[in-house]
Amino acid sequence: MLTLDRLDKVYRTGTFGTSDLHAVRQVTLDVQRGEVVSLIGESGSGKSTIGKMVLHLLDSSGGTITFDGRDVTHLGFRARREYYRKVQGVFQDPFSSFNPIFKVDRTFETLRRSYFPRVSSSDWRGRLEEALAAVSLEPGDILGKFPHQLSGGQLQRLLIARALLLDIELLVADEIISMLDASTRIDVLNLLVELKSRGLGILFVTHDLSLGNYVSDRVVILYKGRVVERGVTAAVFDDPLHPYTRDLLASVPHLDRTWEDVEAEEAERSAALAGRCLYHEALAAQGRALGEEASAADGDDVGLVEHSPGHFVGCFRLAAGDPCPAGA
Ligand SMILES: Nc1ncnc2c1ncn2[C@@H]1O[C@H](COP(=O)(O)OP(=O)(O)OP(=O)(O)O)[C@@H](O)[C@H]1O
Repeated sequence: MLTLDRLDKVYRTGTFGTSDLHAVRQVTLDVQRGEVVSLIGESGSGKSTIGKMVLHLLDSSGGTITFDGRDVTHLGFRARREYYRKVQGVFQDPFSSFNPIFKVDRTFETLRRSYFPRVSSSDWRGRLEEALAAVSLEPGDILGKFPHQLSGGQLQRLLIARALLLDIELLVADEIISMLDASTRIDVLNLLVELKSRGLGILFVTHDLSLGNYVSDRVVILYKGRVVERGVTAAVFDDPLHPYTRDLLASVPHLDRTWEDVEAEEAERSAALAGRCLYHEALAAQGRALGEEASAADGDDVGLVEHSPGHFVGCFRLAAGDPCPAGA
């Protein structure tokens, strides 16, 4: 459904826009119907930039975005409007998505005027109630209220309901859980799982590995704008190949283990891998040398190699922008 092929983003920075910041490098990934794909990485790894390019809130600097088989990398005003019928985003801070001086109903009215001007009031009311029910909200509890009279979780659900009214196929959910309290978090996560089971594709942007593990079918690990590992969630979480993925996983607190236990386990794992490069081993196993890694022609990510079926890994040094001595 959604395919990003070697997507790039360079920001112009500096006082006079004289420097370049290469925020996203050659990112290739796809999201299918009824699937949650998590984009995971630390702050500044380029996750939101990717989400914004998919939502056309930012122009890409290179590569292509394909949706339902159509190249949507560059869209004019009309085409963009149509695109938004199918693709919508929900962001971290639900409060900033509402104008505090208007009741939340206005969000839905604006949507109706823009996209459904011919739908009668009673029909619209029916559709609205259906969308609210889909996100487990009671119209009576929500409509007629100002944003400050509702909780963050309720506002986040409202934004998802708004997206559902458009009958979307893809939702970009950018850190939508991070500002919610623990009990609301799980409700919103379960809502995403429910929407997925109805066929919605979700690109779930998060820095939180446990959230990614909970909701996603596949994960994409980003480091400094590059994909360093991707695959089916269980494969990546049970057998992380890239040192960065391993560091990320080791940094998650475990209820049943102390930090010392985790550290000892990781030290053992690192010792077993010392002097080895899984990336180059996987390349060699395929009879390929550095420089012959996955290419677009293989349908794989540039710079990644398939270590086991569906589980891709990149070179750590390459991701950091350094030459890899193992390949020299
Ligand atoms: N408008 C912008 N102009 C210049 N640089 C930007 C802009 N937006 C983001 N960046 C830079 O691009 C890089 C990637 O930022 P991005 O927000 O995509 O990362 P992120 O992984 O989503 O981080 P976070 O989780 O903190 O939101 C960062 O170095 C950031 O400083």
